[in-house]
Amino acid sequence: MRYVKIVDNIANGITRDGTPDLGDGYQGTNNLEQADAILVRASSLHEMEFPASLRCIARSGAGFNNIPLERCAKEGIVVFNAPGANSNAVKELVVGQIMLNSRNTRGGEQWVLDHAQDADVAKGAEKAKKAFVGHEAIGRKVGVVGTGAVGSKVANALVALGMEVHGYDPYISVQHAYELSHRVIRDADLNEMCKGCDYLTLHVPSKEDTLQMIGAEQLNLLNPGAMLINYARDTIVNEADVAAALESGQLGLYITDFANPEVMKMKNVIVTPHMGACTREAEENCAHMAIASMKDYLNHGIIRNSVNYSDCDMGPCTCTGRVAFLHANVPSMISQITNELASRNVNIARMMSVPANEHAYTLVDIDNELDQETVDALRAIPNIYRVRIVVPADGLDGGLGTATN
Ligand SMILES: NC(=O)c1ccc[n+]([C@@H]2O[C@H](COP(=O)([O-])OP(=O)(O)OC[C@H]3O[C@@H](n4cnc5c(N)ncnc54)[C@H](O)[C@@H]3O)[C@@H](O)[C@H]2O)c1
Ligand SMILES: O=C(O)[C@H](O)COP(=O)(O)O
Repeated sequence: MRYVKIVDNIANGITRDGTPDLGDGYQGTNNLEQADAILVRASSLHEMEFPASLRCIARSGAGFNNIPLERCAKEGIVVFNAPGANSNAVKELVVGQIMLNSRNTRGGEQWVLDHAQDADVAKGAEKAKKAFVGHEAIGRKVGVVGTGAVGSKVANALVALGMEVHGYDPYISVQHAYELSHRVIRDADLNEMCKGCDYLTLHVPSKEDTLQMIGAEQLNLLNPGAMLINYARDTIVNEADVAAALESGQLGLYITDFANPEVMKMKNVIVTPHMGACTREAEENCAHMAIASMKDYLNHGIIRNSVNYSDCDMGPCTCTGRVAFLHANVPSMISQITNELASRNVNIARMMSVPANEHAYTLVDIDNELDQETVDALRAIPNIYRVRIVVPADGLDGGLGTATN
């Protein structure tokens, strides 16, 4: 049996308590010390001490700024996310917000609520509607910052609605470049794109180079009264600059999914409670994808959708054994591993080694069974974070397979 510590309500939409079905051979646990994996949604794991038993963390969602990726990598813990699994949910909400708030439907609804008891509300409404004249989005310029899973869908939808859509994403993947409509104008410079935008919508991850990437400089390039939409993360904008731009009228409206005390003090702000991915479909997609990546890794040593190691997929093992090495990306690691195996007459049938910046993952299929002495010798190689005996399946035998290094 493998144990999974489920940290959040992962999928409220599909089960009553938010606990997804983990399938045969897996069981939820409250005891972190025995967990092979953690399944998490938005809770921060930055302060959590991870037990030696922990082999992976699966984030049921796109963003991963709640997980200490580098610390995990060095502790031999692979972190997965669920790329794209909630992107349609965010797209639908963002497009809806842009359209409805170009028409100030909120102000109109509030007027009706305020006059709900008036007998002549119908007549009054005909007069009042003059105060709620909006504008159409068609033909207006929108800048999309980050054209990955969410941003590309938002951009394509806004193109279909007749807007002039620009995208800024210097690191766009080949897949998302293919998915992006040819009618999206790709700008190489963020500030160039911001010039003359009536709308700016943010879809980048929170990381070092995106922290506060939208501030006074960018906001001042937008058309006066523009709308800023943030369904990415609050860290991406300079909130003091956003507040000032709202005060001056340079920004007409800030729509954000991230409530915090600073945002709540702003004028002309609409705040939703981090609900971009809150649809039954998105929760289910994310849970399935996160659980599938977690099980592929625990069962077969396959890495797919990791955010701290690179993909490594040799399919299920068809040899006598499979050993996974999580190690630093420094010279002579592979030769030390292969020499150690060769010196003990272990034949390597297949192997694959993939770097991920300062770390690397090496998967080796072998034709012999390993003895404890060999495993100990492999674990003693400097700069190895963890050696996993994937086949025979680790965590199941409690012997050679135990994950401690
Ligand atoms: N509000 C919500 O509920 C919700 C839901 C999903 C995602 N998100 C947030 O949105 C982010 C994006 O989600 P996604 O699924 O589209 O992720 P993604 O990885 O598919 O897309 C992110 C894109 O940003 C680009 N990018 C990275 N650094 C950049 C930079 N400095 N400048 C410009 N572009 C840059 C990448 O190349 C990539 O194409 C997530 O990381 C998460 O923080 C929020
Ligand atoms: O990064 C994400 O996927 C979104 O912000 C959604 O987060 P959630 O799973 O906590 O709703």
